[in-house]
Amino acid sequence: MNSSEDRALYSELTETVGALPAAQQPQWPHRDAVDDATAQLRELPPLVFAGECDLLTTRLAAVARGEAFLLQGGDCAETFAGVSAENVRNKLKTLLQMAIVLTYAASVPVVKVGRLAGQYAKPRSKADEIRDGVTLPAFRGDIVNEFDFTEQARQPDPARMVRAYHASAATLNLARAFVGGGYADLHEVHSWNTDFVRTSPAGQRYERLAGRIDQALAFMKAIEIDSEQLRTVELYSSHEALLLDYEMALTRVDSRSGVPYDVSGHFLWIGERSRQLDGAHVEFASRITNPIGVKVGPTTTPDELMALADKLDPERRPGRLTFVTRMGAGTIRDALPPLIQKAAANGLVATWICDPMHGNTYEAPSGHKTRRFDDVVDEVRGFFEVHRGLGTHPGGLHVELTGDDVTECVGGGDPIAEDGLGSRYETVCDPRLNRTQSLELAFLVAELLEAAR
Ligand SMILES: O=C[C@H](O)[C@H](O)COP(=O)(O)O
Ligand SMILES: C=C(OP(=O)(O)O)C(=O)O
Repeated sequence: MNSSEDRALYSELTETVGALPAAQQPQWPHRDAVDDATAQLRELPPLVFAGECDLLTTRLAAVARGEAFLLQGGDCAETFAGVSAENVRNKLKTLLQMAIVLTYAASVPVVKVGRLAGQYAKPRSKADEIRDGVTLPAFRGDIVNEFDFTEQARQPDPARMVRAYHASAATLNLARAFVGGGYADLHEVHSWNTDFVRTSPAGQRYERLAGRIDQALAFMKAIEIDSEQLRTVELYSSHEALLLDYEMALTRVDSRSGVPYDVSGHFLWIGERSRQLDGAHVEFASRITNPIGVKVGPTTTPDELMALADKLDPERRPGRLTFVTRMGAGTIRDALPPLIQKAAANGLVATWICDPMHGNTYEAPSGHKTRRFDDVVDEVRGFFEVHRGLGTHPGGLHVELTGDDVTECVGGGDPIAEDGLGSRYETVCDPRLNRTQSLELAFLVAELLEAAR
């Protein structure tokens, strides 16, 4: 039974947030089924603890001050079928490899946040999908409907929200077990570099770096420093707070402080398509205490940015607000400076991180949605150039990636050609970097960070 505070909070949220226009919500067929699913969710335990969210806020404050770097990555859309040990391990491996490259090569602490354990809802450009003259509702993520192109599969089903909760719980449990049980131990640095990655140019470069870490660890052992901190890492979960029925049902009053947290994940972000100032998503995010991200696309005006900051972080709490810029490689050098300048002129210390994926999507002649690795790299370079020019801190990277050997983005050191995209194109929404491409990107960012120091 949830507490009277939680019941009062839920009523308040449904009355206030629920009364506002909410972009990108499914057309649920029956309200009763939604009420049934949300009633179940409201009885289920939190997936994360408020104290962990607060710790992440302090880590993000360090990022904003230029004392740490944020690495946020994972699937575009997690799937229920993808909740397996292999999948979670491979994604974790990718994040750990990238983080160690950034930490070692650029000597900067890395805050690790997975697009993991909750990334099940997707905003879409079009409400419907048409194939061979047949029109069906678009796939909006496993939390809403199924990917298969049949009428039954594409019907939104509120009971999937409860499945998404359990899938998130299983994923987070396993990720916590890996991290706490020794998988993330720095002494395992070679064992993360296995399978197809090891023989790639990035994998070989990584192997050399891992060799240097071995030497450093051997030296530390020789002088009898063997810190427990080397045996684990802090890993946080994040997803887009898109499906409000789900997020509101998982918002609870923290018994210690009496304030509300969305306990579906540590870090929640508002997407480019749902960040309307007078909309339900911004209102919802303004009422929770978690650290919050907002996607910022090329059409964002400086005034809009400040209005978002005033609404989402009126107290200017360090680490509370992260701007995730996603401008496009050709646009970032022009579109980002006025936003940073406006924030600086108003004394706003925010965390700025770069999503080099969502502004660079195009359709290949084969019909696959893809991204050029070179565009991804160029947007990241532009992000660093802009911050260097303005004397601000390029705080982090937000990427769609997988631990698997997929062929979804073109280019990279082991190049994938447009006509090879079909061989292992496995995403159910947007194209992700594979592990080799992710590692390559990490080396590039490490060089940029080093140069920026
Ligand atoms: O991941 C982001 C969005 O869901 C995605 O870019 C929208 O894709 P669409 O244009 O195919 O709907
Ligand atoms: C939908 C996403 O991005 P954006 O809102 O920036 O388009 C996403 O990150 O999954």
